[in-house]
Amino acid sequence: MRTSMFRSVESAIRRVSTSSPSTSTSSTHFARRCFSSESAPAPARKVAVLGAAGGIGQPLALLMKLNPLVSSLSLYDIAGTPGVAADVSHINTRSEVAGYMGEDQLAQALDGCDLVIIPAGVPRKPGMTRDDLFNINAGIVKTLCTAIAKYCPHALVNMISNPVNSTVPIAAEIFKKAGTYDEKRLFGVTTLDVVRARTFFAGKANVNVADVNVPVVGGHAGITILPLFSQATPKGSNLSDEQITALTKRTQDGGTEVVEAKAGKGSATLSMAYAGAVFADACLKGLNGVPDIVECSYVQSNITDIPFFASKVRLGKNGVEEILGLGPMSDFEKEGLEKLKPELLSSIEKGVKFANQ
Ligand SMILES: NC(=O)c1ccc[n+]([C@@H]2O[C@H](COP(=O)([O-])OP(=O)(O)OC[C@H]3O[C@@H](n4cnc5c(N)ncnc54)[C@H](O)[C@@H]3O)[C@@H](O)[C@H]2O)c1
Ligand SMILES: O=C(O)C[C@H](O)C(=O)O
Repeated sequence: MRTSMFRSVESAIRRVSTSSPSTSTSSTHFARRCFSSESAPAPARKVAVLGAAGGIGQPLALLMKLNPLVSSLSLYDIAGTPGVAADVSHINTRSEVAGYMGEDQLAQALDGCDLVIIPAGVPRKPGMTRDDLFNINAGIVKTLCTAIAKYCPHALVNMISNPVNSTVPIAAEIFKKAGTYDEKRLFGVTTLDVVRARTFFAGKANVNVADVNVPVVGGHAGITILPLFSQATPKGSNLSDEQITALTKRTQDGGTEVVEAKAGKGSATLSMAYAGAVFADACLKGLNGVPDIVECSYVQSNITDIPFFASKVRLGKNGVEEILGLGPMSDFEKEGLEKLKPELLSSIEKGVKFANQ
Protein backbone atom coordinates (compact mmCIF):
# COMPACT_ATOMS: atom_id res chain seq x y z
CA MET A 1 0.00 0.00 0.00
CA ARG A 2 1.29 3.44 -0.83
CA THR A 3 2.54 5.23 2.27
CA SER A 4 4.21 8.38 0.96
CA MET A 5 1.29 10.54 2.04
CA PHE A 6 1.42 9.22 5.58
CA ARG A 7 5.19 9.61 5.67
CA SER A 8 5.15 13.16 4.37
CA VAL A 9 2.49 14.29 6.87
CA GLU A 10 4.36 12.66 9.70
CA SER A 11 7.68 14.15 8.72
CA ALA A 12 6.09 17.58 8.24
CA ILE A 13 4.55 17.47 11.68
CA ARG A 14 7.79 16.20 13.27
CA ARG A 15 9.67 18.99 11.62
CA VAL A 16 7.22 21.69 12.67
CA SER A 17 7.09 20.49 16.25
CA THR A 18 10.86 20.39 16.64
CA SER A 19 11.89 23.53 14.74
CA SER A 20 12.55 26.90 16.35
CA PRO A 21 10.77 29.94 14.81
CA SER A 22 13.94 31.04 13.06
CA THR A 23 14.40 27.67 11.34
CA SER A 24 10.78 26.82 10.52
CA THR A 25 9.85 26.28 6.88
CA SER A 26 7.40 28.58 5.10
CA SER A 27 3.71 27.84 5.37
CA THR A 28 3.48 27.07 1.67
CA HIS A 29 6.32 24.61 1.99
CA PHE A 30 4.53 23.04 4.95
CA ALA A 31 1.40 22.50 2.85
CA ARG A 32 3.42 20.99 0.02
CA ARG A 33 5.18 18.63 2.40
CA CYS A 34 1.87 17.64 3.96
CA PHE A 35 0.31 16.46 0.77
CA SER A 36 1.16 15.92 -2.86
CA SER A 37 4.76 15.24 -3.75
CA GLU A 38 4.09 16.42 -7.31
CA SER A 39 6.05 19.43 -8.47
CA ALA A 40 4.29 20.00 -11.83
CA PRO A 41 1.24 22.29 -11.66
CA ALA A 42 -1.75 20.14 -10.77
CA PRO A 43 -5.01 20.39 -12.74
CA ALA A 44 -7.85 22.47 -11.29
CA ARG A 45 -9.91 20.40 -8.85
CA LYS A 46 -12.99 21.49 -6.94
CA VAL A 47 -13.53 19.70 -3.63
CA ALA A 48 -16.60 20.09 -1.41
CA VAL A 49 -16.86 19.23 2.27
CA LEU A 50 -20.50 18.69 3.33
CA GLY A 51 -20.80 19.16 7.08
CA ALA A 52 -17.85 21.55 7.01
CA ALA A 53 -18.69 23.38 10.24
CA GLY A 54 -18.65 20.20 12.34
CA GLY A 55 -16.09 18.49 14.53
CA ILE A 56 -14.57 16.66 11.56
CA GLY A 57 -15.56 19.23 8.95
CA GLN A 58 -13.50 22.11 10.37
CA PRO A 59 -10.10 20.37 10.67
CA LEU A 60 -10.81 18.58 7.39
CA ALA A 61 -11.46 21.96 5.74
CA LEU A 62 -8.11 23.11 7.11
CA LEU A 63 -6.28 20.04 5.81
CA MET A 64 -7.91 20.29 2.37
CA LYS A 65 -6.90 23.97 2.26
CA LEU A 66 -3.31 22.79 2.79
CA ASN A 67 -3.56 20.36 -0.13
CA PRO A 68 -2.01 21.87 -3.29
CA LEU A 69 -4.06 19.51 -5.48
CA VAL A 70 -7.21 21.47 -4.56
CA SER A 71 -7.92 24.62 -6.57
CA SER A 72 -11.42 25.34 -5.25
CA LEU A 73 -12.65 24.42 -1.77
CA SER A 74 -16.37 24.50 -1.19
CA LEU A 75 -17.49 24.38 2.43
CA TYR A 76 -21.15 23.50 2.99
CA ASP A 77 -23.18 23.03 6.17
CA ILE A 78 -26.64 23.87 7.44
CA ALA A 79 -25.06 26.46 9.78
CA GLY A 80 -21.74 28.11 10.58
CA THR A 81 -19.98 27.89 7.23
CA PRO A 82 -19.45 31.61 6.57
CA GLY A 83 -17.17 31.81 9.62
CA VAL A 84 -15.28 28.60 8.85
CA ALA A 85 -14.82 29.65 5.20
CA ALA A 86 -13.64 33.18 6.10
CA ASP A 87 -11.16 31.74 8.58
CA VAL A 88 -9.72 29.04 6.32
CA SER A 89 -9.66 31.35 3.29
CA HIS A 90 -6.91 33.49 4.84
CA ILE A 91 -4.39 30.64 4.61
CA ASN A 92 -1.94 31.40 1.82
CA THR A 93 -2.31 28.23 -0.21
CA ARG A 94 -3.57 27.54 -3.73
CA SER A 95 -7.30 27.01 -3.34
CA GLU A 96 -10.07 29.59 -3.43
CA VAL A 97 -12.49 28.99 -0.56
CA ALA A 98 -16.24 29.58 -0.53
CA GLY A 99 -18.74 28.91 2.25
CA TYR A 100 -22.33 27.82 1.58
CA MET A 101 -25.04 27.60 4.21
CA GLY A 102 -28.48 25.99 3.99
CA GLU A 103 -30.12 23.80 1.39
CA ASP A 104 -30.80 26.63 -1.03
CA GLN A 105 -27.01 27.03 -1.44
CA LEU A 106 -26.27 23.32 -1.86
CA ALA A 107 -26.47 23.44 -5.67
CA GLN A 108 -23.80 26.14 -5.84
CA ALA A 109 -21.64 24.30 -3.34
CA LEU A 110 -21.69 21.15 -5.47
CA ASP A 111 -21.61 22.63 -8.96
CA GLY A 112 -18.54 21.37 -10.85
CA CYS A 113 -17.12 19.30 -7.99
CA ASP A 114 -14.53 16.61 -8.71
CA LEU A 115 -14.65 15.24 -5.18
CA VAL A 116 -17.30 15.50 -2.46
CA ILE A 117 -16.41 14.54 1.11
CA ILE A 118 -19.35 13.92 3.47
CA PRO A 119 -18.80 14.20 7.23
CA ALA A 120 -22.36 15.53 7.82
CA GLY A 121 -24.49 14.03 10.54
CA VAL A 122 -24.63 13.26 14.22
CA PRO A 123 -21.80 11.49 16.10
CA ARG A 124 -22.09 8.81 18.79
CA LYS A 125 -22.32 9.32 22.53
CA PRO A 126 -21.11 6.71 25.06
CA GLY A 127 -23.28 3.59 25.02
CA MET A 128 -24.40 4.04 21.41
CA THR A 129 -23.50 1.89 18.41
CA ARG A 130 -22.90 3.46 15.01
CA ASP A 131 -26.17 1.88 13.90
CA ASP A 132 -27.98 4.00 16.52
CA LEU A 133 -27.12 6.99 14.28
CA PHE A 134 -28.98 5.46 11.34
CA ASN A 135 -32.35 7.16 11.89
CA ILE A 136 -30.91 10.69 11.69
CA ASN A 137 -27.92 10.23 9.40
CA ALA A 138 -29.66 8.11 6.76
CA GLY A 139 -31.97 11.02 5.97
CA ILE A 140 -29.11 13.53 5.87
CA VAL A 141 -27.10 11.33 3.49
CA LYS A 142 -30.16 10.78 1.31
CA THR A 143 -30.72 14.53 0.93
CA LEU A 144 -27.06 15.22 0.18
CA CYS A 145 -26.72 12.37 -2.32
CA THR A 146 -29.88 13.40 -4.13
CA ALA A 147 -28.24 16.81 -4.64
CA ILE A 148 -24.92 15.27 -5.71
CA ALA A 149 -26.75 13.21 -8.37
CA LYS A 150 -28.27 16.43 -9.66
CA TYR A 151 -25.43 18.94 -9.48
CA CYS A 152 -22.16 16.95 -9.74
CA PRO A 153 -23.09 13.43 -10.89
CA HIS A 154 -19.54 12.58 -11.95
CA ALA A 155 -17.84 13.56 -8.69
CA LEU A 156 -16.06 10.99 -6.54
CA VAL A 157 -17.90 10.69 -3.22
CA ASN A 158 -16.04 10.00 0.05
CA MET A 159 -18.62 8.95 2.65
CA ILE A 160 -17.60 9.53 6.27
CA SER A 161 -21.06 9.80 7.90
CA ASN A 162 -21.96 6.82 10.05
CA PRO A 163 -23.06 4.11 9.95
CA VAL A 164 -20.76 3.84 6.91
CA ASN A 165 -21.79 0.17 6.45
CA SER A 166 -25.29 1.48 5.63
CA THR A 167 -24.74 5.05 4.37
CA VAL A 168 -22.66 3.86 1.38
CA PRO A 169 -25.42 1.47 0.19
CA ILE A 170 -27.94 4.30 0.74
CA ALA A 171 -25.85 6.58 -1.50
CA ALA A 172 -25.60 3.83 -4.13
CA GLU A 173 -29.39 3.40 -4.20
CA ILE A 174 -30.02 7.14 -4.42
CA PHE A 175 -27.59 7.40 -7.34
CA LYS A 176 -29.18 4.36 -9.03
CA LYS A 177 -32.63 5.95 -8.78
CA ALA A 178 -31.24 9.15 -10.32
CA GLY A 179 -29.56 7.13 -13.09
CA THR A 180 -26.11 8.42 -12.17
CA TYR A 181 -24.66 5.49 -10.20
CA ASP A 182 -21.08 4.59 -11.03
CA GLU A 183 -19.75 2.12 -8.49
CA LYS A 184 -16.21 3.25 -9.26
CA ARG A 185 -16.94 6.68 -7.79
CA LEU A 186 -18.46 5.85 -4.41
CA PHE A 187 -16.20 5.20 -1.40
CA GLY A 188 -16.82 4.57 2.28
CA VAL A 189 -13.93 6.13 4.16
CA THR A 190 -12.36 3.45 6.37
CA THR A 191 -8.91 5.06 6.46
CA LEU A 192 -9.18 5.76 10.19
CA ASP A 193 -9.23 2.01 10.83
CA VAL A 194 -5.97 1.72 8.87
CA VAL A 195 -4.48 4.71 10.71
CA ARG A 196 -5.33 3.09 14.05
CA ALA A 197 -4.11 -0.37 13.03
CA ARG A 198 -0.80 1.13 11.94
CA THR A 199 -0.38 3.09 15.16
CA PHE A 200 -1.32 0.24 17.47
CA PHE A 201 0.80 -2.31 15.56
CA ALA A 202 3.89 -0.07 15.57
CA GLY A 203 3.65 0.25 19.35
CA LYS A 204 3.50 -3.50 19.93
CA ALA A 205 5.85 -4.71 17.18
CA ASN A 206 8.42 -2.09 18.08
CA VAL A 207 8.80 -0.71 14.54
CA ASN A 208 8.77 2.82 13.16
CA VAL A 209 5.12 3.82 12.75
CA ALA A 210 5.93 5.75 9.57
CA ASP A 211 6.96 2.49 7.87
CA VAL A 212 3.96 0.39 8.93
CA ASN A 213 1.27 -0.89 6.61
CA VAL A 214 -1.73 -2.94 7.70
CA PRO A 215 -4.68 -3.65 5.42
CA VAL A 216 -8.04 -3.38 7.17
CA VAL A 217 -10.95 -5.07 5.40
CA GLY A 218 -14.68 -5.71 5.90
CA GLY A 219 -16.67 -2.72 7.07
CA HIS A 220 -16.56 0.13 9.57
CA ALA A 221 -18.27 -0.95 12.80
CA GLY A 222 -17.17 -3.29 15.60
CA ILE A 223 -16.39 -6.81 14.40
CA THR A 224 -16.93 -5.82 10.76
CA ILE A 225 -13.58 -3.98 11.03
CA LEU A 226 -11.04 -6.72 10.27
CA PRO A 227 -7.37 -5.71 10.42
CA LEU A 228 -5.10 -8.21 8.67
CA PHE A 229 -2.12 -8.10 11.01
CA SER A 230 -0.73 -11.27 9.39
CA GLN A 231 0.01 -9.03 6.38
CA ALA A 232 1.44 -6.14 8.41
CA THR A 233 4.81 -4.79 7.30
CA PRO A 234 7.52 -4.44 8.45
CA LYS A 235 7.37 -7.68 10.41
CA GLY A 236 9.11 -6.38 13.55
CA SER A 237 9.15 -8.46 16.70
CA ASN A 238 7.06 -11.61 16.57
CA LEU A 239 3.70 -11.02 18.17
CA SER A 240 1.91 -13.76 20.09
CA ASP A 241 -1.64 -14.89 19.26
CA GLU A 242 -2.81 -13.08 22.40
CA GLN A 243 -1.16 -9.86 21.26
CA ILE A 244 -2.74 -10.15 17.79
CA THR A 245 -6.15 -10.78 19.37
CA ALA A 246 -5.73 -7.72 21.60
CA LEU A 247 -4.54 -5.53 18.70
CA THR A 248 -7.51 -6.65 16.61
CA LYS A 249 -9.95 -5.83 19.39
CA ARG A 250 -8.36 -2.44 20.03
CA THR A 251 -8.63 -1.57 16.31
CA GLN A 252 -12.26 -2.69 16.22
CA ASP A 253 -13.03 -0.67 19.36
CA GLY A 254 -10.90 2.37 18.42
CA GLY A 255 -13.93 4.56 17.77
CA THR A 256 -15.54 3.56 21.06
CA GLU A 257 -12.27 4.31 22.90
CA VAL A 258 -12.48 7.91 21.64
CA VAL A 259 -16.25 8.21 22.24
CA GLU A 260 -15.78 7.15 25.85
CA ALA A 261 -12.77 9.44 26.39
CA LYS A 262 -14.79 12.38 25.02
CA ALA A 263 -17.54 11.48 27.51
CA GLY A 264 -20.55 12.75 25.58
CA LYS A 265 -18.78 15.41 23.52
CA GLY A 266 -18.76 13.40 20.29
CA SER A 267 -16.48 10.93 18.55
CA ALA A 268 -13.15 11.04 16.73
CA THR A 269 -12.78 14.33 14.86
CA LEU A 270 -9.07 15.17 14.60
CA SER A 271 -7.80 11.70 13.71
CA MET A 272 -10.78 11.38 11.36
CA ALA A 273 -9.99 14.68 9.66
CA TYR A 274 -6.42 13.43 9.16
CA ALA A 275 -7.68 10.10 7.80
CA GLY A 276 -10.24 11.85 5.57
CA ALA A 277 -7.56 14.17 4.21
CA VAL A 278 -5.25 11.22 3.49
CA PHE A 279 -7.99 9.40 1.59
CA ALA A 280 -9.12 12.52 -0.30
CA ASP A 281 -5.52 13.20 -1.31
CA ALA A 282 -5.24 9.64 -2.65
CA CYS A 283 -8.46 10.11 -4.65
CA LEU A 284 -7.16 13.38 -6.13
CA LYS A 285 -3.83 11.80 -7.03
CA GLY A 286 -5.71 8.96 -8.72
CA LEU A 287 -7.88 11.43 -10.67
CA ASN A 288 -4.69 13.22 -11.76
CA GLY A 289 -3.24 9.98 -13.12
CA VAL A 290 -0.59 9.36 -10.47
CA PRO A 291 0.14 5.61 -10.68
CA ASP A 292 0.02 3.00 -7.91
CA ILE A 293 -2.25 4.79 -5.48
CA VAL A 294 -3.65 2.09 -3.23
CA GLU A 295 -5.79 2.65 -0.12
CA CYS A 296 -8.33 0.56 1.76
CA SER A 297 -11.92 1.63 1.19
CA TYR A 298 -15.47 0.29 1.54
CA VAL A 299 -16.77 -0.04 -2.00
CA GLN A 300 -19.14 -2.10 -4.12
CA SER A 301 -17.17 -5.29 -4.44
CA ASN A 302 -17.27 -8.90 -5.54
CA ILE A 303 -14.20 -10.16 -3.74
CA THR A 304 -16.54 -11.81 -1.18
CA ASP A 305 -20.23 -12.70 -1.30
CA ILE A 306 -21.07 -9.38 0.46
CA PRO A 307 -22.01 -6.62 -2.05
CA PHE A 308 -20.08 -3.80 -0.28
CA PHE A 309 -16.77 -4.62 1.29
CA ALA A 310 -13.64 -2.76 2.37
CA SER A 311 -10.34 -3.89 0.95
CA LYS A 312 -7.30 -2.47 -0.79
CA VAL A 313 -8.38 -0.50 -3.85
CA ARG A 314 -6.23 0.91 -6.63
CA LEU A 315 -7.34 4.48 -7.42
CA GLY A 316 -7.18 6.07 -10.84
CA LYS A 317 -8.63 8.60 -13.24
CA ASN A 318 -12.14 7.14 -12.90
CA GLY A 319 -12.04 6.38 -9.20
CA VAL A 320 -11.72 2.66 -8.46
CA GLU A 321 -9.31 1.14 -11.01
CA GLU A 322 -9.01 -2.23 -9.36
CA ILE A 323 -10.25 -3.93 -6.22
CA LEU A 324 -7.41 -5.98 -4.82
CA GLY A 325 -8.01 -9.38 -3.27
CA LEU A 326 -7.79 -10.16 0.43
CA GLY A 327 -4.44 -11.95 0.16
CA PRO A 328 -3.35 -14.80 2.43
CA MET A 329 -5.11 -14.67 5.80
CA SER A 330 -4.41 -16.41 9.11
CA ASP A 331 -7.00 -18.84 10.53
CA PHE A 332 -7.91 -16.16 13.10
CA GLU A 333 -8.58 -13.65 10.30
CA LYS A 334 -10.53 -16.21 8.23
CA GLU A 335 -12.71 -16.82 11.28
CA GLY A 336 -13.16 -13.05 11.73
CA LEU A 337 -14.20 -12.77 8.08
CA GLU A 338 -16.95 -15.37 8.45
CA LYS A 339 -18.14 -13.78 11.72
CA LEU A 340 -18.49 -10.29 10.26
CA LYS A 341 -20.51 -11.25 7.19
CA PRO A 342 -24.02 -11.49 8.74
CA GLU A 343 -23.73 -8.08 10.47
CA LEU A 344 -22.28 -6.37 7.42
CA LEU A 345 -24.93 -7.84 5.13
CA SER A 346 -27.74 -6.79 7.45
CA SER A 347 -26.39 -3.19 7.62
CA ILE A 348 -26.24 -3.11 3.82
CA GLU A 349 -29.80 -4.43 3.50
CA LYS A 350 -31.02 -1.86 6.03
CA GLY A 351 -29.52 0.94 3.93
CA VAL A 352 -30.94 -0.40 0.67
CA LYS A 353 -34.40 -0.78 2.24
CA PHE A 354 -34.32 2.76 3.63
CA ALA A 355 -33.34 4.30 0.29
CA ASN A 356 -36.15 2.50 -1.52
CA GLN A 357 -39.01 3.07 0.91
N1 LIG B 1 -15.98 7.05 8.80
C1 LIG B 1 -15.35 7.24 9.95
O1 LIG B 1 -14.30 6.62 10.20
C2 LIG B 1 -15.86 8.25 10.93
C3 LIG B 1 -15.01 8.71 11.95
C4 LIG B 1 -15.49 9.66 12.84
C5 LIG B 1 -16.80 10.13 12.71
N2 LIG B 1 -17.59 9.65 11.72
C6 LIG B 1 -18.96 10.17 11.55
O2 LIG B 1 -18.90 11.45 10.94
C7 LIG B 1 -20.12 12.15 11.25
C8 LIG B 1 -19.82 13.57 11.71
O3 LIG B 1 -19.11 13.56 12.91
P1 LIG B 1 -18.69 14.95 13.63
O4 LIG B 1 -17.96 14.58 14.85
O5 LIG B 1 -18.08 15.87 12.66
O6 LIG B 1 -20.13 15.51 14.03
P2 LIG B 1 -20.53 17.04 14.34
O7 LIG B 1 -21.88 17.02 14.95
O8 LIG B 1 -19.44 17.72 15.07
O9 LIG B 1 -20.61 17.69 12.89
C9 LIG B 1 -21.56 17.29 11.95
C10 LIG B 1 -21.89 18.46 11.09
O10 LIG B 1 -22.86 18.02 10.13
C11 LIG B 1 -23.72 19.12 9.92
N3 LIG B 1 -24.98 18.70 9.31
C12 LIG B 1 -26.07 18.15 9.88
N4 LIG B 1 -27.04 17.97 8.96
C13 LIG B 1 -26.52 18.38 7.78
C14 LIG B 1 -27.02 18.45 6.46
N5 LIG B 1 -28.26 18.04 6.15
N6 LIG B 1 -26.22 18.96 5.52
C15 LIG B 1 -24.96 19.36 5.80
N7 LIG B 1 -24.43 19.34 7.04
C16 LIG B 1 -25.21 18.85 8.01
C17 LIG B 1 -23.92 19.74 11.31
O11 LIG B 1 -24.42 21.05 11.22
C18 LIG B 1 -22.50 19.65 11.84
O12 LIG B 1 -21.78 20.84 11.58
C19 LIG B 1 -20.83 11.30 12.30
O13 LIG B 1 -21.84 10.55 11.68
C20 LIG B 1 -19.74 10.38 12.81
O14 LIG B 1 -20.24 9.18 13.34
C21 LIG B 1 -17.14 8.73 10.83
O1 LIG C 1 -16.75 5.55 16.55
C1 LIG C 1 -17.45 6.39 16.00
O2 LIG C 1 -18.65 6.54 16.27
C2 LIG C 1 -16.84 7.34 15.01
C3 LIG C 1 -16.00 6.65 13.98
O3 LIG C 1 -16.70 5.69 13.26
C4 LIG C 1 -14.72 6.10 14.51
O4 LIG C 1 -14.35 4.99 14.15
O5 LIG C 1 -14.04 6.81 15.28
